[in-house]
Amino acid sequence: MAKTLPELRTQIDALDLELLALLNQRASLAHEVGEIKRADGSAVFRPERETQVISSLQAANPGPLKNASLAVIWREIMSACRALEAAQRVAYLGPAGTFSEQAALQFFGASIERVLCASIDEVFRATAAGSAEFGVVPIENSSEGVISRSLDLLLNSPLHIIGETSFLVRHNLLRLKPTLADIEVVYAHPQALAQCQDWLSTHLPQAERRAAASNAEGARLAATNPAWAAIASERAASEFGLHVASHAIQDDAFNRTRFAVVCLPQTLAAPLATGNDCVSLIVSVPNRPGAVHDLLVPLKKHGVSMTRFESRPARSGQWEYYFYIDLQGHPSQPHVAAALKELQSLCAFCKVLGTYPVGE
Ligand SMILES: O=C(O)C(=O)C[C@]1(C(=O)O)C=C[C@@H](O)C=C1
Repeated sequence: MAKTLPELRTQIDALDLELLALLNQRASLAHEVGEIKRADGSAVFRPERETQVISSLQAANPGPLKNASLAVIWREIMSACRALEAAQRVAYLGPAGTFSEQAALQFFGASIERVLCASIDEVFRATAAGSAEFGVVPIENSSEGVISRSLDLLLNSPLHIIGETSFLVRHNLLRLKPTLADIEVVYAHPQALAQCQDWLSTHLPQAERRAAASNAEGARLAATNPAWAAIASERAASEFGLHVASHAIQDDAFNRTRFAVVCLPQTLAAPLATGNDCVSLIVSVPNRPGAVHDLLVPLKKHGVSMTRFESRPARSGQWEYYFYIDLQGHPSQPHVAAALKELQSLCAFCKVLGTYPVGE
């Protein structure tokens, strides 16, 4: 005979108590790991270990829990365990409710100390100065291209990339009223205004578009005037007490933004290989015919895939460029090491930005 609701809930309560005991046992072990790390001065956060923990559990998962749910649950379990070892301060573009915050929480879990910054420049500064151990910055958007400020700052920064994370970005029109009537101004970060320009032209052709330092800052402003609206996340709507007057207004339904996680090399050295890794580089080549083509030869020769190739002006006034390249693999693999060595010998400039596990 099928169990009754009270019977099922009694069983769930009993299992929750077992889970609680097990989670606390796990937390105690992590605490002991933390003591060892404190004694030998090594880093608390080990992204490759966390990736390995989640992949092993996913491989062993009999269901019905989905692998994606399992990843979310263990991200939070490890975040809480990590916080018992030592608080991890993470800097990102604030205020609360930004997509950068969503990225930081998706990557590190919620048990972090949040260091909210007023600009991407400040995220780099806070992380380089040690006010935060890690920084999270947007790198590229699938509909608008690269976030040039982040790429330019990576060029001269002492920080390196130790991880990445991405998600589908859904923009919403937020305001104090639930309708689209009588909107005079729409605030948003310039990237968000660009990602919603068709929708704005169709639905709010009269409204003035004003740039805000972040979407959440735009939402904060929209909460001060009923004739103002903002483009931001649903998180920002609840943060600032706004209605979602229109959902998912981005022009591209698959609008995805990718974020890099950066830190000083002394905070965390390059993560060890996980089997699904990436190397990010900035290179420039001598200004002569075929130089860019020559760059690709060592990659082809050693069978290394390039997953990204972007250019940024070198600002020398000479039509010279920096190329931002992502390679598949880890420098501990001989074919990747050989390709990197040959590539470096061809470049006028080469900076390895980081080696890290490929993110979500
Ligand atoms: O294995 C470790 O090094 C731990 O500190 C434990 C643990 C975990 O909770 O599993 C926590 C933090 C690290 O980032 C990796 C894993």
